[in-house]
Amino acid sequence: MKNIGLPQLSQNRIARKKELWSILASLMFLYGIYEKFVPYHFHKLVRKYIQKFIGFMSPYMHITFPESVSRQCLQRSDAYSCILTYLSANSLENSKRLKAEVVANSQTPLVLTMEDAEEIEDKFQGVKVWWFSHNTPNDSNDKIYLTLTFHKNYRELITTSYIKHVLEEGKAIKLKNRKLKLYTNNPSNDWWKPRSSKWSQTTFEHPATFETLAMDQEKKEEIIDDLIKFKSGKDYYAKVGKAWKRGYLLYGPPGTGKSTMISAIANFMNYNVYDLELTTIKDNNELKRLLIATSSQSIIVIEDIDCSIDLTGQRTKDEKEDKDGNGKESNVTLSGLLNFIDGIWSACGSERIIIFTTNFVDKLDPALIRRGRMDKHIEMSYCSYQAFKVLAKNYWDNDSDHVLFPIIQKLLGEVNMTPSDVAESLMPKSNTEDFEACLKNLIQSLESVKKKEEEEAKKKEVQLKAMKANGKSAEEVKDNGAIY
Ligand SMILES: Nc1ncnc2c1ncn2[C@@H]1O[C@H](COP(=O)(O)OP(=O)(O)OP(=O)(O)O)[C@@H](O)[C@H]1O
Ligand SMILES: [Mg+2]
Repeated sequence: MKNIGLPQLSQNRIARKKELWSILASLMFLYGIYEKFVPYHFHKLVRKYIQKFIGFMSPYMHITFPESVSRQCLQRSDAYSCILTYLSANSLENSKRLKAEVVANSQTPLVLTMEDAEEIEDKFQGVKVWWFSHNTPNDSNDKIYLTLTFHKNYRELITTSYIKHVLEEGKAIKLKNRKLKLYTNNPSNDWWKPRSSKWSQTTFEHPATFETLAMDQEKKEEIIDDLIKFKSGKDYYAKVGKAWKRGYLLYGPPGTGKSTMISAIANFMNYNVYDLELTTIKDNNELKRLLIATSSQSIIVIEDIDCSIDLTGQRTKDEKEDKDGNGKESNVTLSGLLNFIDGIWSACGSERIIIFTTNFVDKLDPALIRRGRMDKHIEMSYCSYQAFKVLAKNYWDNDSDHVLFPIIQKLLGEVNMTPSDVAESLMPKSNTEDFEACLKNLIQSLESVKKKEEEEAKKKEVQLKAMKANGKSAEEVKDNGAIY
């Protein structure tokens, strides 16, 4: 049997190809005429209607995210960088063309992101979406955009849930990767100098964590729970109509770990720290400006609050100038500070923790530390046996009990020693000193403190007895005893 099918088929194909080429040639000819004879301003209009037509016919929708916030502003938009971070972390496996970016203040300085004109596929609750990075050459600003494409049927899911998910996850990744910063306020005279700002910054690299913080486990867990609740409390704070911030008052003798606790909180929350030196601030207005210049997700710290401000809030400026002689003292008032905490000025930025530290909690004005302003009062006290065990783990990696531990436990119950002093004894002073030698050092210093305290108590008793014998009243004896 003769096979005439194949040659016939290829002849048909050639004929169709010829047809196609002639259509293409005609189209190009027409396009040439269109380009030459149709005025340029009509081109834009035609393009717009073609796009409209395609949009009408296509089952897909597009949402565009520009890279920069506005035409004038070169700063990258938050949404754009959150999306890019999200895509870099989640959907780059299938991408063949990547762009390397050096990101300042990130723990991973070299970040791989999607290259221009690259498409990335992502999936959300089983729905496929596509991200496309491109710039628009027709735009005079040559702006870069990210376009999200998805099927019209999933409009609700994508515009409400997916975009929120991408932005939140991108933000969380950025936060996790960022290097923390420590800010200190500049004197206001320097604020207006060129390239100067209200806050100086440096990288915050304190290694303290809650794990290494020596304090009772129960108390530690209570603080951690409080912080976790605060961090996830955005909706709750909005619901009850409160600014999203929390105040902590850390009080206790020197060397009990107040500053260490601040570092542990910063590392735990991944928040920047603003160390506010009140004595360099001239007045409430400056305080307000400094606060406005702080960013969200940060801790604002005022150390030794009792030494930083006139807490009576009663003295007038003149009285103060007379007393200080030069009138250069800070005029930040108690009410200024109260406004600062209450959030009148801080309403523009949320998610902040305010921490005050003091050695003398009794000296503070009750208005300053009432609940609602300083929501949580945390006492940092002398070293307990539990706290000692944390320090033993920090300094010697020691998890197990030691024969000398019961002696130390007993002495710590009798003597007040700060974690800072205990830590000093536990630190080896030479290469030959081992754990046991350090424990013996600690016992020795605990015993010598105990001896000193006993001697002082005895001395006091003798003096009181002598006063009583000299006919002093019980009140006078008590008063004199208190001097000691
Ligand atoms: N609770 C603690 N846990 C771990 N280390 C501590 C603790 N308390 C003190 N230290 C150690 O002692 C040093 C001094 O502690 P820190 O500066 O935190 O004390 P402070 O309470 O802020 O003192 P001050 O009231 O004088 O400012 C720290 O560098 C740390 O090594
Ligand atoms: Mg301190």
